[in-house]
Amino acid sequence: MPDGTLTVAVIGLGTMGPGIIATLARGGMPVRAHDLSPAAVERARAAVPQAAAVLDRLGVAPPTTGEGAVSFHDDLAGAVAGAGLVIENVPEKVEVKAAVYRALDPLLPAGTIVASDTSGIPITTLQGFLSHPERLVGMHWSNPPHIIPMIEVIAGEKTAPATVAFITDLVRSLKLLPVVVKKDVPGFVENRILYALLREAIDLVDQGVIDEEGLDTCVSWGIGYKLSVVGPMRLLDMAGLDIYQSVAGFLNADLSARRDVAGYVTERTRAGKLGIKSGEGIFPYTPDQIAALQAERARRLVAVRRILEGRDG
Ligand SMILES: NC(=O)C1=CN([C@@H]2O[C@H](COP(=O)(O)OP(=O)(O)OC[C@H]3O[C@@H](n4cnc5c(N)ncnc54)[C@H](O)[C@@H]3O)[C@@H](O)[C@H]2O)C=CC1
Ligand SMILES: Cc1ncc(C(=O)O)c(C(=O)O)c1O
Repeated sequence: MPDGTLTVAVIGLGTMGPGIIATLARGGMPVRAHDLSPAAVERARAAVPQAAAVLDRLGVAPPTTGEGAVSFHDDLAGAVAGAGLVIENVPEKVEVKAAVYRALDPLLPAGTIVASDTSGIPITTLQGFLSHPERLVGMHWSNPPHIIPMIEVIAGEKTAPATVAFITDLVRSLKLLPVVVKKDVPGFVENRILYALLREAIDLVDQGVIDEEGLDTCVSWGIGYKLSVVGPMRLLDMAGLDIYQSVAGFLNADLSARRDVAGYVTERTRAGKLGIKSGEGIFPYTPDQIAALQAERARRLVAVRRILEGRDG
């Protein structure tokens, strides 16, 4: 059972690392952070306190023992020394994660749990790279991880039930919402749903049915707004299953079923247009616009979460 004395190592400090570190430290845990890239470490040193400031606005208080200390380590061995939990947050490429697990394997103290924040690589695949696969579990946070309260917990074929319980207890101790995924399918649950939506969204823009601005307005103020209050299963009940039966009867066959990644995305990634991390993706961004977009996203998510939790409004 995790408690405030659990030390956590976070490996990979890109988009996800800093918010995860701030959340764990606010929960009272000492956090030891490591990234191969000195530039990523420097960005994380600035981003962790920014995420902590958002936790203040969310009203997340540390335990009576106080906030955990955050330390940065140049080497993997230094980062995992004394850790009871290692959270792996490196890029979504099997070969990159495999190299990290092979390097971690001889360094792990007996009993240390390893959690992967993979977006959808089956945990069973990753278990092949560790000599104690029973201690590896999926812990899939959502971006921005210090604000989105739901965390998927995924067992691979060899994950011990005690490992799943350790992570679900930890998530609950942070007053967040663990969702245990019952089968280790690619993409788990959240990203199977998100990527079904994204495939259709990209296809609609690519076909000229709607432009990018219109697509974002339609989804954010239509289904996005609604789904934050009523999940898909209850939404079906409120719309009427007979309506779904009729519409799905002609619509499902017309929806995008493409199996590859659309050229709309591939052409941009090949050109280095990766989104805010490279200054341009679907839209171009100046540094000021990136800062404003991130601040506005945090402001709105905090406001909505407080209302949905019944704390404001
Ligand atoms: N970006 C997102 O919205 C989300 C991403 N994820 C998942 O979380 C993981 C990390 O994603 P991001 O933070 O977006 O990636 P990122 O590319 O922003 O950051 C990854 C970091 O890992 C570092 N790294 C690479 N190899 C390393 C190694 N051998 N040792 C230590 N550090 C190393 C890189 O220097 C980089 O700073 C991925 O598996 C991703 O699929 C999960 C939820 C949301
Ligand atoms: C595009 C995209 N892909 C993966 C994820 C994830 O949850 O792993 C996210 C996210 O928002 O968290 C995402 O936006």
